[in-house]
Amino acid sequence: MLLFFTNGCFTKTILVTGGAGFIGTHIVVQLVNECFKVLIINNLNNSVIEAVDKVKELVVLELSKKLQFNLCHLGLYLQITYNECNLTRVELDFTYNNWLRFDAVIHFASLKAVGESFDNPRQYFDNNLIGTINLYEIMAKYNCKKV
Ligand SMILES: O=c1ccn([C@@H]2O[C@H](COP(=O)(O)OP(=O)(O)O[C@H]3O[C@H](CO)[C@H](O)[C@H](O)[C@H]3O)[C@@H](O)[C@H]2O)c(=O)[nH]1
Repeated sequence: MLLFFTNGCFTKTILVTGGAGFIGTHIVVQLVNECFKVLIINNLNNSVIEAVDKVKELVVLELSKKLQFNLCHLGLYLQITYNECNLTRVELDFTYNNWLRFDAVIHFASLKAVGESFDNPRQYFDNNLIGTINLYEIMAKYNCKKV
């Protein structure tokens, strides 16, 4: 751990998918307060951007600058919206902003309502299975092996 510690802070970046959700926000508070940079990607399905604003209020003010939110659909139609850019899954390239490089991933972005999954299995397949495969492909592209 000491290897990553400079100027009193960890220099590692953690990508938290679904970081605006109930579990994700709690984890993000902990990570930011422990000095990690945190990149959230979330499609705001059943969650709101205000949850991320609340996280920023809850963490140490100086450290809140280490948190970044990106609207992103990981599923079949992977799409990331950032500074008014819309990039399709094929074009997705985290390198357009070096800040978006990440060292490890915590993956919470999934649909999990049992009844809904029976009613619309294709949606669950697209979001949860394809979304996870897409995530692994992004990780492979950036040589990130920790999930
Ligand atoms: O393809 C997807 C699917 C989901 N998500 C996101 O992943 C997160 C998943 O979060 P959690 O598993 O922690 O669950 P939720 O926050 O969605 O919901 C939970 O917390 C809520 C309270 O905030 C309710 O109690 C709800 O019943 C309970 O499941 C959500 O932000 C959702 O928007 C994505 O980004 N991409």
